Amino acid sequence: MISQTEQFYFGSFIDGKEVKSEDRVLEVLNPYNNQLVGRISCATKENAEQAITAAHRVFHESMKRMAAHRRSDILRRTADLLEKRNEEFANLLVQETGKPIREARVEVDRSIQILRFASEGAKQIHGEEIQLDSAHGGENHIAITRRYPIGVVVAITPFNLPLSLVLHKLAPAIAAGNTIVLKPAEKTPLCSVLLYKLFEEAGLPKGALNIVMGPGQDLVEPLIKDSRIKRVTFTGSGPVGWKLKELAGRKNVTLELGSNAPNIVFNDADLDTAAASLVQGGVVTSGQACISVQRIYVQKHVYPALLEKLVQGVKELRVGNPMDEATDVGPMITEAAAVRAEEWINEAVQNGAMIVAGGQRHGNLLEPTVLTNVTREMKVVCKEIFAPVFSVIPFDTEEEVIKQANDSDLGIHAGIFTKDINRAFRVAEALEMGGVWINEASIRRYDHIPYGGVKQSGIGKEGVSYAIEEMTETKFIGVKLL
Ligand SMILES: NC(=O)c1ccc[n+]([C@@H]2O[C@H](COP(=O)([O-])OP(=O)(O)OC[C@H]3O[C@@H](n4cnc5c(N)ncnc54)[C@H](O)[C@@H]3O)[C@@H](O)[C@H]2O)c1
Ligand SMILES: O=C[C@H](O)CS(=O)(=O)O
Repeated sequence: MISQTEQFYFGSFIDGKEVKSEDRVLEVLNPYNNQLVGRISCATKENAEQAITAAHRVFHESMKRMAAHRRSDILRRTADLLEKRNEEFANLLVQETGKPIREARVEVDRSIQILRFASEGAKQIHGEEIQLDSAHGGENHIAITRRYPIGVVVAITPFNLPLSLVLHKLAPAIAAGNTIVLKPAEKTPLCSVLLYKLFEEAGLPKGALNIVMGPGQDLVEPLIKDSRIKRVTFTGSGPVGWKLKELAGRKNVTLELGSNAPNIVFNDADLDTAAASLVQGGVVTSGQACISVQRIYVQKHVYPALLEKLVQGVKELRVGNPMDEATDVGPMITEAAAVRAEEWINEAVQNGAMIVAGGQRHGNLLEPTVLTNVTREMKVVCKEIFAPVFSVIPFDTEEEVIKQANDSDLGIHAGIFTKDINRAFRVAEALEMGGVWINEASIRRYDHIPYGGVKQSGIGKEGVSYAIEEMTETKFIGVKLL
């Protein structure tokens, strides 16, 4: 049990050994009070290459032949260990990210579920029988497909959910029988190390999981270009993700990027349900989630009533110390991130937007903010704000709101609030999104659903079984009966 935050000083983990040097050490600060949570020693390019070498060797020596029941056991044991130490992980999540403790517990619980889904998934990797006599001349042949692990997976992850989003990559990779080099976010890298230790205790072979620490830009060349890497799976911002895809050449790439989620409230919606769901959906992780509620389109008849409920809901939120059980909204990750969001709000106001709730910043803490009178060109609408900021926009018709919601080059999740199931399905089909919720806000995600963006928001799907599929490859095996 780790109780003293000062003892967190971690290096990289390569081939089962911790590698540290004093050449470049970064501090991990608590975003709420700027206190030191821990330090990391940054990996060199050579370390990254060593990590790939280890992952490549261990894949060929053991992982690719490890039986499904063993991979499944390792994942289940890791889930059990995490469950036993859930509060310790939740506390560290609060310290690294600034998210409220209740939210941190949810992230730990989701992480346990991800491991359990992967443990089950490891036993469900299968191909199919192909009916060869569907083709002329295929009589007297039998064919099957089988799925095989791909090899070394490089995973690069963001700061906002440093446990569950890391596990969305590690757990499916291990379930499939692959080996991994993980580069966690340098602002929130500590949970990854505690997790590494759980995998080790659960029996994962040394070198099957390697961690390289430090800013991604310093390690990008060895982590992306090496021909031994079979998939790069990245979660983070759009510009970085698309640049990595260019560098990755012919390698398979999964990109889970950002968005500016639209949520649509029709006249017949249950307004209390909608308002509660939207408020919560815009402030989780201080709005620093890729599917945070950002654009709220409200049909004109209910616009005043819904706006009032939103403002009321936002004003009731408790903003402050994330370790306080009553806190709903903690700080943003850095003061610079909060200042950037504040600048976007100010720019919108200068161009005619109105602040109807919040709007003030206190260091890293940005009050949840509701804006009206916004236009489509304002950054708060057309770009990913990644902060607890809502833009509320009136609309007349279904046709008009579909156009407005699709007027973006981003699209992961959307929410629709209506009691008319026919309309709900019509709109869900018309929205250019990776996923659509009906009577839930865009923020909702369960960890086994197919999850990923369209347009500039990404490529590929996560959600445990979908990620397992992307981390295996199909081989055809045919037989001519003699
Ligand atoms: N779609 C999703 O599932 C999802 C989930 C969480 C976050 N996100 C997105 O992530 C972004 C916020 O996270 P962030 O600030 O940590 O993102 P980021 O892109 O700055 O960093 C993500 C990771 O990439 C690394 N990195 C940064 N620059 C790099 C470079 N030039 N080359 C290689 N690696 C580099 C970082 O070290 C970090 O590990 C938001 O846009 C958010 O929407 C998306
Ligand atoms: O930041 C985006 C995340 O993918 C949201 S979630 O926590 O995984 O639902």
